[in-house]
Amino acid sequence: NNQIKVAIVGYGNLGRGVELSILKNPDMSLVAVFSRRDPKSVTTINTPVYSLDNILDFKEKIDVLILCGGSKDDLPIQGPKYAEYFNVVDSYDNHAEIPAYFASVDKSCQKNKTIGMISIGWDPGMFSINRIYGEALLPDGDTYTFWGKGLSQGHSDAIRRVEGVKAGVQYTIPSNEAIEKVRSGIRPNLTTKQKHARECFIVLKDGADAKKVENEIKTMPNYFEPYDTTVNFISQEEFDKNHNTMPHGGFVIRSGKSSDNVNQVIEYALKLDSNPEFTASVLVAYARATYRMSKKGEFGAKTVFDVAPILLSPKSSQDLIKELL
Ligand SMILES: NC(=O)C1=CN([C@@H]2O[C@H](COP(=O)(O)OP(=O)(O)OC[C@H]3O[C@@H](n4cnc5c(N)ncnc54)[C@H](OP(=O)(O)O)[C@@H]3O)[C@@H](O)[C@H]2O)C=CC1
Ligand SMILES: N[C@@H](C[C@H]1CC(C(=O)O)=NO1)C(=O)O
Repeated sequence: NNQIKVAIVGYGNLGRGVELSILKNPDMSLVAVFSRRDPKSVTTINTPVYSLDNILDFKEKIDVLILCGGSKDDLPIQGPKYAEYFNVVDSYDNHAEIPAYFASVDKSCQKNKTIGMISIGWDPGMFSINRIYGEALLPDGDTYTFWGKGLSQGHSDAIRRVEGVKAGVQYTIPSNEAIEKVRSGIRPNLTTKQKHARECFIVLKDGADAKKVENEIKTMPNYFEPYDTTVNFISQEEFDKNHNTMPHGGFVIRSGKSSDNVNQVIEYALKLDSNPEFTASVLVAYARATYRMSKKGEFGAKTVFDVAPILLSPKSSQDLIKELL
C-alpha cells in the first residue's frame, strides 16, 4: 500500500502520543518503536518494539523517523546521529541552543540528502509560526508569548535528568498581571521573570541530597536560571495521586498599529488536556510534509518556517482550494 511508513525513537509520553496520533491519520502506518531499553520492558499500545541498536536494519522500511527523546540529553545525540540515515522529525525545544542543534543536524542531512525537520511542536512550532505571522503582518508592534498554567514536558524531562531525582514534573505559571497589561494594548516591556514562574514537584531517590537537587534545578541554564523557581519535595504516593495528567496551553499575542492610532491585535491560543498528545499530533502532520518534501528531492535541516501549509494536509490541493479558499 502507499501509506507513509513511520517509526518512533524513544517511547515516553511523546512516543505514546505519536502512536495514538497515527491512528487518526490513515495515510500513515507505524512500523516500529525503537527504545534504548530492553524491548521486553517497553509496553506499547499495539506496535512492535526493537532495540535502538538495530535500527539500521530497518533503513529501507522507514520513510520518516519521529524522534521522541528528551531535548536536554537525548536529542543532541540522536538528532545528528539518525538524520544521517533517515528523514527525521523532532520536537527539540531548548530554545537558546536551537541554532547550534540545527547546524549539527544539517551537517548529517548533507551526507545522504535526508531531511531533519527540527523543533516541531507548539513552542517551538505552532507558536513560532504565529510569532513570525504577527511580525510580518504588523511590523509596528510587539509580540508576547504566555504558557500555562500547565506541565512543561521539556522542563519536566530536564528535572528528571538531575541526579537523585526519582520522579518529577514542572508546572509553568504565567503572571495574570502581565497578561492583563498585554491584553489592554499598552504594549508593556516585560522581563522573563515578570511573565512566568516555574514550580517543580520532585520525588527523591533514597539517600539523595535535597539541597543539592534543588540548587542544580534552580541554577540550570536556559531551563530555570532565568526564572523564579520553587522546588517541592513530595512522596511517591502524593506524586502518583496529584501529578498524573499533563494539561497545558497558552497563547501568542501580536499587538501593533497599522497606522497612527489604529490598533490591531492578533491572538493564537491553545487549551490542551494533553501536552504530549497535542505535540505528537503536530509531529505526525509534519512527518507527512517531511515525506513529501523528501520525495520532491529536498534535503537538509528544516523548521516549521520552511513548510508550506498545504504539505501538512492529507487532502488533495483541489479539495483544499474548493474547501478552504
Ligand atoms: N516543541 C514542543 O512544543 C514540545 C517539545 N517537547 C519535547 O519532548 C521531549 C520528550 O518529552 P516526554 O516524552 O515527556 O519525555 P519522557 O521523559 O516521557 O521520555 C523521554 C525518553 O525517556 C525514555 N523513557 C521514557 N519512559 C521511561 C521509563 N519509564 N524508564 C526509562 N526511560 C524512559 C524514552 O527513551 P527510551 O525508550 O529510549 O528509553 C523516552 O524517549 C521533551 O524533552 C521536550 O523537549 C514536549 C512537548 C512540547
Ligand atoms: N516545549 C514546551 C512547550 C511549551 C511549554 C513551555 C513552558 O511551559 O515553558 N514552553 O513551551 C514543553 O516541553 O512542554
